[in-house]
Amino acid sequence: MLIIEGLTRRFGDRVAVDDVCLEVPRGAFVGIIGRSGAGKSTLLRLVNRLAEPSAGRILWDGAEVTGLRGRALRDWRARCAMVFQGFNLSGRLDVLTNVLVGRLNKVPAHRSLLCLWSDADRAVALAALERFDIAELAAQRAEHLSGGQQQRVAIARALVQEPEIILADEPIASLDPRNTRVVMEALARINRDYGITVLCNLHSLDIARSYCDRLVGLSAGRLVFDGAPDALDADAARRLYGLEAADVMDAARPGLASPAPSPFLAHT
Ligand SMILES: Nc1ncnc2c1ncn2[C@@H]1O[C@H](COP(=O)(O)OP(=O)(O)OP(=O)(O)O)[C@@H](O)[C@H]1O
Repeated sequence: MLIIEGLTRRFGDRVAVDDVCLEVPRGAFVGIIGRSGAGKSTLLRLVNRLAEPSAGRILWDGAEVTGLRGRALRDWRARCAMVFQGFNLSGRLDVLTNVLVGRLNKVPAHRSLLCLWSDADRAVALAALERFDIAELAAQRAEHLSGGQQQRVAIARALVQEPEIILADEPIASLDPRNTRVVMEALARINRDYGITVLCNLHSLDIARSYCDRLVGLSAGRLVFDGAPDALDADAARRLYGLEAADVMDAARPGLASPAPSPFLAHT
């Protein structure tokens, strides 16, 4: 269980995340939604400890992760994988090596520095690529892949980390509709098949409603919605999106009467 208590992050006078409280049980697939600048990325970065809170606490399974240092912080980051909008792959390295980077915390430093990956590690990385139908790309340089393929490599890298939670920060922001579905399906499969908790920042309300079993809405850093996708009515959308609410709800309207089946819910 992830517990966030009174989490606040200020940048000078600006409050990016404002007294957010949240409880996320293991195995949930939570969409974080809200306008640009609402604080979604900062919230995920605080959980991973890429950003330090100005106030508040984060607990995972009862243990406080705010305040972890050194080895303990590295261990937490290994258990808490991030997937980024820009993929964060090493373009000049081949796909398999990029995935193996996710195993860094599992092997002694001297072996990883010398790229002495064991056959077992290679098998794990290849299996992860197979899982997302991109094993045939293993020997290609990452920079030669399409955006959708690169994001699947990044998700495979996160998976071989064997994390307990995946924080995906706008993972589909630069993808076309087909690749958007492929990448969201990949996250849904990780969630469903391994019970890994997923927190996913999303701009698209339609996508959030289709794939997430719970939505958390931020506005100016404050939590203004927390509930099932179906509970996000016009009033809640106005609190979240202000004047843009009509556009957002129009886009989502076909899904309002009968939401697209959640791949997570469909398999539980
Ligand atoms: N390092 C920083 N220094 C100063 N201000 C920051 C920093 N990071 C974020 N902010 C500010 O904090 C607020 C929240 O930013 P954040 O990136 O978390 O929002 P977001 O909801 O993820 O936006 P987007 O959807 O556009 O990515 C914004 O006003 C942003 O300008």
